[in-house]
Amino acid sequence: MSGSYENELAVALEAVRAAAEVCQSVQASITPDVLEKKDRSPVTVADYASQAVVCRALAEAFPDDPVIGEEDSAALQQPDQAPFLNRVKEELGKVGIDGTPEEICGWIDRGGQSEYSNRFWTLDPIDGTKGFLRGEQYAIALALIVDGKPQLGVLGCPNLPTAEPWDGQPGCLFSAVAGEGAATWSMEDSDAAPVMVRVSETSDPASAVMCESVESGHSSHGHSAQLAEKLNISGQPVRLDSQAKYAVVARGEADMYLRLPTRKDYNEKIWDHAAGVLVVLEAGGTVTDLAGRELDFTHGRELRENRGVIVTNGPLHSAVLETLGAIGVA
Ligand SMILES: Nc1ncnc2c1ncn2[C@@H]1O[C@H](COP(=O)(O)OS(=O)(=O)O)[C@@H](OP(=O)(O)O)[C@H]1O
Ligand SMILES: [Mg+2]
Repeated sequence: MSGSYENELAVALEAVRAAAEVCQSVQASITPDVLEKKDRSPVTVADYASQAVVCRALAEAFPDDPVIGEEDSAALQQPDQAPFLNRVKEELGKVGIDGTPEEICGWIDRGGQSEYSNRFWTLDPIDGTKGFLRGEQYAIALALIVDGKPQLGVLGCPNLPTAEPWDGQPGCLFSAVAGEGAATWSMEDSDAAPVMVRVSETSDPASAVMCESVESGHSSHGHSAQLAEKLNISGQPVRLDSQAKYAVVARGEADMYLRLPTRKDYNEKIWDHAAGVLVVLEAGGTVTDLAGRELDFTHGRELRENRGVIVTNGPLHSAVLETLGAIGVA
């Protein structure tokens, strides 16, 4: 594939693939026992290792680019956390990355940028933590933002079933470069050619497929049910974790993804959206906040000038915004 950001795309895809491998290895070690005890350590090992993998690759290829990532190594550096850091080291070793504890913390902290700059990456090393723990959907999300706009986005979705033409193991990636469309890649077969993706053409709201968070604390299920009733949507919402929701809208399996605020004091984080937004936009869809404004990635770690996120195939967008207004959500 040739085009702008060709090198960035190749580096991002390879880094996300390697991070996905680490996450899959850790996820395989999560036992029901761990879940019952509500032990967060498996997810945390994977979060740190995934961030280390991606930030290390970015540091090598683009040493001047800052990274706004979700994690930092402060907790890992506590003296009593040495065994834990060692687990991160072990997981990295499984994908051929050897580092001292200092090096590993250094890679993780490459993601410690918080201020806005003209060119930076943003990374969610495991988006959909709860889905990861349940053995369901999660994503590794990486985006490059230039002059406030996502220019490149990669989503790794290790548990998302592939659509045609691959029908092997679940697991696919999505990529988008501004102005060049969006594509999906097989996770299992890194030599397989990418396939362009496109949003649906659904224009009748009544037949729309809606998707939303599994967690009712992340998006109001009550408000989406009210919207569905007003629009005569009879199908049940598809609930899945992480930016896999952006991916299913981008490939036309769902027609909308709604993120309706549950609290006044929560600002969305840029790493939860930047990559997914570009994948949907480049697949022909529309993304705004509840007021119909574009998402504003110029305020550091948070989308503090936006409220809610509304993602549609395009034709349905105005009906969704108007109806949310009519029921007092927008
Ligand atoms: N109150 C509130 N409102 C909105 N969003 C919130 C809230 N609290 C957390 N988060 C962020 O939601 C991210 C996970 O999003 P999802 O809803 O797609 O996944 S999940 O179904 O909850 O697993 C999750 O990302 P991860 O921490 O990477 O999983 C959080 O950044
Ligand atoms: Mg997240």
